[in-house]
Amino acid sequence: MIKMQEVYMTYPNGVVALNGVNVTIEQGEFVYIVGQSGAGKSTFTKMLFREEVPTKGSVLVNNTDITSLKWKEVPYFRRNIGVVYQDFRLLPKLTVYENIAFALEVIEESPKSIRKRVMNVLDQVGLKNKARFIPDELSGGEQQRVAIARAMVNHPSLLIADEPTGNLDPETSWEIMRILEEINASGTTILMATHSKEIVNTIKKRVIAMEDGMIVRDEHRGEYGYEV
Ligand SMILES: Nc1ncnc2c1ncn2[C@@H]1O[C@H](COP(=O)(O)OP(=O)(O)OP(=O)(O)O)[C@@H](O)[C@H]1O
Repeated sequence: MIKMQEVYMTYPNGVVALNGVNVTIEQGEFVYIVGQSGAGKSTFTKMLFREEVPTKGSVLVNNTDITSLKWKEVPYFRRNIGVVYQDFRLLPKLTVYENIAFALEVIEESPKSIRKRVMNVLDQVGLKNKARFIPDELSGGEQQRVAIARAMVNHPSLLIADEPTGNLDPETSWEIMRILEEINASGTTILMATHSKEIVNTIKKRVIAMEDGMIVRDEHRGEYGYEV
């Protein structure tokens, strides 16, 4: 469960990116975050995996106020959160397999268990046959599927997707959405910042709309609500 209470975020340059955010998201929800460029969507998501610390307010993730975590506690906390980005952020010199295994090797898993878990998660995103490829040898949609596999390999309770379809053509975007829906169906909370009116209006979910660092709308099975 996620609970933000009176969250404010002012960046060091004086920009107020969050201006009093209050929200509760239950385990297993699928939530779109919408709003114009600069509204605070990315900053909102960054609060949830301690990429940024709010200037004021509390951010509860599974009953822990993560604003007060010590730096050495942050990596352990982040194992329970997967993050995917618009630009995939795979390591270019590593194979698909290595990109995903990397997330496990750093937490000292045995080689046998790493192999099993990596192949399982690659199977889940339909890319078992591309395990030895490097990112450059894959399409954008395939790279995003690898990024999703990497984010999911630790079985996090929350998956944050910051414009996951932003660099993909419409057909590939629907494929990615199908995978995200499957992940959500197995109980993972999904928080997806997006500019895609078509996706939001077609695959109906909870919609949180932000403007000027504030939540201005929060609807179950909501609409995108902005002209694009
Ligand atoms: N690291 C930073 N330092 C200073 N200002 C920042 C930083 N990151 C974001 N901002 C500012 O905070 C505001 C909110 O940015 P944020 O990236 O959260 O918006 P967004 O809704 O995700 O936008 P987009 O849709 O373009 O990704 C913007 O005015 C932005 O310029």
